[in-house]
Amino acid sequence: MLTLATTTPGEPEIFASLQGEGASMGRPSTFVRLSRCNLACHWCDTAYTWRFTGDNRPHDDALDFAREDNQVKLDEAEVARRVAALSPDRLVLTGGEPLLQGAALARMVSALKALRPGFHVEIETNGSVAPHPALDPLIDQFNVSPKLAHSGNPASLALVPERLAAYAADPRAFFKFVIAERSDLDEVLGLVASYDIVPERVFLMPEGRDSTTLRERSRWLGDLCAAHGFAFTDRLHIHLWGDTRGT
Ligand SMILES: C[S@@+](CC[C@H](N)C(=O)[O-])C[C@H]1O[C@@H](n2cnc3c(N)ncnc32)[C@H](O)[C@@H]1O
Ligand SMILES: Nc1nc2[nH]cc(C(=O)O)c2c(=O)[nH]1
Ligand code: SF4
Ligand SMILES: [Mg+2]
Repeated sequence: MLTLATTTPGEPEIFASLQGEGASMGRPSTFVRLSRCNLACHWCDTAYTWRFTGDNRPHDDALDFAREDNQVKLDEAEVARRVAALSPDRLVLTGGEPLLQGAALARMVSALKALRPGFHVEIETNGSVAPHPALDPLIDQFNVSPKLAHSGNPASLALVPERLAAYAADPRAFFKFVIAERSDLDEVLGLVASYDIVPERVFLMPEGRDSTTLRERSRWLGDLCAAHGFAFTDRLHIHLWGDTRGT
């Protein structure tokens, strides 16, 4: 059984869209959003997957449901059927932290690949949780987003050395750092050096949940990317559809 986030009460957050971030930005993809997280980022845009008190989304009060309504359990085979029924041939597993449900995800992805062979599967992860051994070989791309100090998480929870080292050595992994201020770059440079991360696999992404903030931060972030040989990624879905569930 998988526990998914919801778009409206009882409706699992499974939707077709465009990948809005990172190396696959712009590609038609189906998203499956899992419930729960092991971290608690101050600026998390999907806190409804893990913070059930409804106190941190002033612009989205109407969607801050009671705890039971913010998650729904679905059988792995049913999730696979729903994904296979949508047109994209790419899947993005996200959350919350999807790797917390690794064993069930492995069953779901196996069922999906049996229904539609050749599906490309990406996973959005905060990089602090090891992929379940049955899931790992089924994943084509890891979008790893280690959390810097401004996320508000203790570094001891957010930055797990053996995990970061494993991703740094895995050619399937891209790193995507959320940047709010210019000085955040120092932490990125420290991690890239400590773990020997290939700069071409590093994306810097502005923190922001609205187009105005993203555009403003993109101006200086683009310059930093160019200066340091990192890739820049925007948040395409925010520009196209705003900070809305199911997009
Ligand atoms: C909601 S997270 C889910 C996957 C996983 N928990 C993680 O953090 O990577 C998906 C992506 O959105 C990013 N994100 C969340 N809130 C954001 C914000 N306010 N601004 C920019 N990126 C944000 C995360 O860093 C991550 O790259
Ligand atoms: N369109 C779109 N692209 C995304 N890329 C990563 C997302 C996420 O929330 O993990 C996301 C999302 O929520 N929507
Ligand atoms: S790790 Fe991801 S889902 Fe969890 S709080 Fe941070 S951004 Fe949100
Ligand atoms: Mg998102």
